[in-house]
Formats: sequence, C-alpha cells, structure tokens
Amino acid sequence: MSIDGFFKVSEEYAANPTSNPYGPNPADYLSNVSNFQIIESTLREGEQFANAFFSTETKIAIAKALDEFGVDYIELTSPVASEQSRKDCEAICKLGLKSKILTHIRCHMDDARVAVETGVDGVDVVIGTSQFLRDYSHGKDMMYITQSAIEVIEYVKSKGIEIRFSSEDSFRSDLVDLLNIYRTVDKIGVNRVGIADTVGCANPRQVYELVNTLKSVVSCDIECHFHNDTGCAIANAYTALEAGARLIDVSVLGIGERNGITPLGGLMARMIAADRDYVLSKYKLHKLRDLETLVAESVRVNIPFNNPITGFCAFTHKAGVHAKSILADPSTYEILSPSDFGLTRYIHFANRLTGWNAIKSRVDQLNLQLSDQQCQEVTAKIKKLGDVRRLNIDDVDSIIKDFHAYVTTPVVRPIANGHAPRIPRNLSRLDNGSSSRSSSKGSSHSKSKLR
Ligand SMILES: CC(=O)SCCNC(=O)CCNC(=O)[C@H](O)C(C)(C)COP(=O)(O)OP(=O)(O)OC[C@H]1O[C@@H](n2cnc3c(N)ncnc32)[C@H](O)[C@@H]1OP(=O)(O)O
Ligand SMILES: O=C(O)CCC(=O)C(=O)O
Ligand SMILES: [Zn+2]
Repeated sequence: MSIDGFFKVSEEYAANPTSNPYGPNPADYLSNVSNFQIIESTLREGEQFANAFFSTETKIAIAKALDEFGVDYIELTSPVASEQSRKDCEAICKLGLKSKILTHIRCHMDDARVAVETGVDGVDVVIGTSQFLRDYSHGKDMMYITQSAIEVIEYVKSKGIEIRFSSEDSFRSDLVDLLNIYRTVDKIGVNRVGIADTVGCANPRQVYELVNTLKSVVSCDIECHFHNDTGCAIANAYTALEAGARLIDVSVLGIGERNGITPLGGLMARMIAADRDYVLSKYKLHKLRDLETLVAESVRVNIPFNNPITGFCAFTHKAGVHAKSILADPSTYEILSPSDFGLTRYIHFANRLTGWNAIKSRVDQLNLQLSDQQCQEVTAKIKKLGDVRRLNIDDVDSIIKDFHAYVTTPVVRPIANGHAPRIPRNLSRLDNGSSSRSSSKGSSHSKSKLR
C-alpha cells in the first residue's frame, strides 16, 4: 500500500518535474496549505513571554512592522489587563493598518464590553474546557461556559465586528464537550472557532484527528494555536492546515508563555517549502530578519543560531561533499532559497571537512590559477592544519597564496625520485600547525560564488 503510494508520487513528479513533491497533495481536498492566514500574536501571546515589556512606542513599531510583513491579523493583549493595555489597543486600532486588529479576552461580558469599545476589528474569546481548567482556573461547568459563550458572542456580533470562540486546553478536554460547544457557537454565527494546545502536549497525528473531526461539525473557519513545549508547534500547525484549519496563531521568534508558540519565521519556512507561490504572493519575506531583530531587541534575546531562515548558519554549507554539490546546483542541499528572504548563501571552507571543489572555488575567487590536481594538493595542506586547530579565511588564503607562489615561481624544484619536494619555509610552518599568521580578522565564511 505505502509502496504503491510512493511510486505514484514519484511517477507524478517524474512526469512533471517542476511540480513540488513537498507541496500540498492535490488529492487532499480538505487542505488549506495553499489558502492559510496568519493571526500574529506577538503583541498578545508574545507579551506573555517572561522577558517581554513592550512600551507603547515599541508596540506601535512592532504592529507597523507586522503590517508591512503582511500578516492577516494582529492580536493584542486584553484591554482589561491594564489601563495602558487598553490605551495601546486603541492607539494601534487608530493606525489604519491593513492587517485586521483583534483583541483577546476571557469569556466574560465585562471583558467584552471593554473590548468592543477599543475600535478593534474583532474579538478572540477564550475559555478553558479541560477538567484542569474547569477545576482550577475559572471553576465553571460546561453549561455555564456555553451560556456565557453565547452571551458574549451575541453581544460582540451585535457590534458588527468579528468574533472567534476558542476552547483553552482543547487537547485535554473531553471530545464530546468540545464538539458540543463548537457546534453551538458555530450555529449562532462565530467567524471562527479556535483549538488551543495550551500546554504543548499535542502531536501531529492528534492534531490531524481533532481538526478533521471538528471540520465535520462546524461550517466556520478553524484557527489553531500551538505551544512548543514538546517541540511540535510548527509541525502541528502544518498538520492542522492539512486537516482543514485555515488560520494559525504565531508570534515573532515564537515568544509566548513558557517556551512559546509556533514562530512566524519557522511557519514561513515550512509553508514556502509547500507552496512557494502562495507564500510569496502574500508575505514580504525580505522583511523577516528586520522584524525578528526588532522583536529580539525589544525583549532582549538573541536570534537563535539554528533559527529557521535567519539563524546565522541557516544557509551555510560546510562539508566538502555538500559544498561541491551546492556550487553546482544549490537545490542539491537546500529546500529553501536564501534569496527568497533577501539573504545570502555561504560556503564554509576554512575547516578540515572541506574538499578540493570548495577550495578550487576559493582559488577562482582569489583570481589564481591552479590545476585540479594542484587544488587537491593545497586542500591536503589545509586539512593538515585544520587537524591541528580552528581555521579562518586568512589561514586558508595564505596557504593557497603561498602554494600558488611556490608552484608558479620558476625555481629549481627537486620532485619525485623518492625525495620530498623542497617546501618553502612558510608553508612548512603552516603544515605543522605552528603558524604565527593566524588572524582574528575576517569570518570563516565565504559567499558562495554561484548566485
Ligand atoms: C492561555 C492563555 O494565555 S489565556 C490569556 C491569558 N491572558 C491574560 O491573562 C491577560 C492578562 N491577565 C490579566 O491582566 C489578569 O489576569 C486579568 C485582568 C485578566 C484578571 O485579573 P484578576 O481579576 O486579578 O484575576 P486573576 O488573574 O488572579 O485570575 C484570573 C481570573 O479570571 C477568571 N478566568 C480565567 N479564565 C477565564 C475565562 N476564560 N473566562 C472567564 N473568566 C476567566 C478566573 O476565574 C479568575 O477570576 P476569579 O479570581 O474571580 O476566580
Ligand atoms: O485564544 C486561544 O485560542 C489561545 C489562548 C492561549 O494562548 C492558549 O490557550 O495557549
Ligand atoms: Zn497560548
């Protein structure tokens, strides 16, 4: 069965090699992988990140940057959280952004009354439905939850703005309870229902099943919110879209409660691999790095080294086998193209894992002429020094230049006959690893010559 499936996909791809084998499966009619929207919650969930404090000016700067990036919705902290939160919400509503502005409230009329007065385009209502939260958060039963949901939803709808109802801790809630309340709120006309993996316990299979089941019960859009406690937040978001959810909650760098939620950049990476045209048509990916830098600085963290897309080594190739192929065709070892994000690809050649193809490329960049065999010889010298210590570009360039000078200088050079060639002293010094020419200047990265 799975072997049949494998051959089928392969044949399709072989027949049309421009199609994307990692993209949405056309046979999956439920999938919204090519039709998703983003609810950007840096200014709500992100404000719940332990290190976050957003001044009004910072909130406005972030909201504008998110709008320029092209997110569909911007979700803001509840206006009842504090007086300044309410004023900031009003101020952001007055910016006239293209993204729709939402605020996030508890399922309570007091919160709803304040929210609708702020000028938001919509209200995201949430209430815990798991036994944990029913016992220890608000202490209400499902009957009470349903009645207050109906009251809040009808009130917000009467104000002519969007309303979403979400169950907090959905994956630890009783399925029958969940489907009953979602069916009820769908009938009274919510714009969206939300599923929230509040504690980050869900795995992709569970996500697929819950979204798929909910899809058969409601006619409105489904939004999903995934915490990343067990590292599944991006995979769960993608799977939710495959199962028919339409909207995903994200924050810049994934900031939020504990270790946060699905990150905007990581989701972009996942989605562009699936449907590049759709993602490029909607989102200004060249702005991602500046957006992440803005948020990282305001919450005083670094962008992680292994961040999708913007991590410092996200487009750096090192091993000789990889470098050779990348130089010939970047698709060999890249599923994402750095140029889609306004970024550059690097080949890291100053190390002992390098190969002669990468070194030949460096020789060309230095405008030197060495034969393939000479490149192999100089690569061996680089590896020798790389066995002894960490290298940088200056080390490699010196070895190459010295070798080049040696092989191109017309001096008498005894070769072969069982005798070792006479090596200039400086190269010999480098070979035994005692060079005093190591420089702290320059990184050990070189721009890929191709592209
Ligand atoms: C999973 C999530 O991230 S949900 C979003 C979380 N967001 C926030 O908490 C926003 C920031 N929060 C705040 O500023 C404050 O918690 C406030 C203003 C909302 C409430 O503050 P306080 O009244 O001092 O209550 P406190 O925070 O101690 O407790 C939460 C209260 O909300 C109630 N509550 C919790 N969830 C809900 C809900 N979904 N719907 C209605 N009421 C709720 C609890 O019963 C509790 O009220 P109680 O003390 O009368 O029992
Ligand atoms: O409103 C929602 O859907 C999600 C609320 C939240 O942050 C969570 O449950 O983790
Ligand atoms: Zn959350």
